Amino acid sequence: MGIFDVFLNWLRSLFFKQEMELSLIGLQNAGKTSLVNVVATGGYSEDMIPTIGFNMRKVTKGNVTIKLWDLGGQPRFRSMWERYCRAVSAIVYVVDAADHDNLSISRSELHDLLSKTSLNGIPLLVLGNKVDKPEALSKQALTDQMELRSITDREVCCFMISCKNSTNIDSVIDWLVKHSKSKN
Ligand SMILES: Nc1nc2c(ncn2[C@@H]2O[C@H](COP(=O)(O)OP(=O)(O)OP(=O)(O)O)[C@@H](O)[C@H]2O)c(=O)[nH]1
Ligand SMILES: [Mg+2]
Repeated sequence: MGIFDVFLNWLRSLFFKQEMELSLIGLQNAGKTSLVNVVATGGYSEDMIPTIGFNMRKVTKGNVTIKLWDLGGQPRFRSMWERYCRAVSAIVYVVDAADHDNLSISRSELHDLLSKTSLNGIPLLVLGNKVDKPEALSKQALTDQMELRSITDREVCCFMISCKNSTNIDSVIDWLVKHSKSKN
């Protein structure tokens, strides 16, 4: 390989290979592990085992390698959320948009997490999952109930998705790929 080719490869790697790291947060049963599966393989299952502690998965989309920290949402795991969010390019917060009873807990856990100074400025993607269910909230209602407009110290985006029907998963991947660039 000539020197020019080496230079060209180096240049390519600078522009085309992107890496990002992100954390998936949200209450138990929100659909975080289901989302990882849908993004990674397109597979969906009703039969899910709750995540104990955390799982790490690497997914490649085009030129972007995404390192995903899929955290357990049960109360006993929530104290470690902050630790796994410190070094990430974005926080993805998954909400079960059809679970009206747990919405206020989900809101307070989100706002508690964002109050940590170590997480200042990290972009936030809120996903209202399970829109295939008839009782799921609209985007407007979810935005209101999660008080997303009160978050002004960072970029915030919200999509309504269904892991079950693969609704809006493309928009999620697009958003993630766009935000991988900010890290390099
Ligand atoms: N109807 C419907 N059910 C879903 C959807 N996404 C996930 N589920 C179901 O919700 C349940 C919980 O999904 P998980 O992905 O395990 O939830 P989790 O957020 O990883 O839960 P923890 O690991 O305990 O924090 C499973 O029975 C899934 O099949 C969806 O889009 N629609
Ligand atoms: Mg899980």
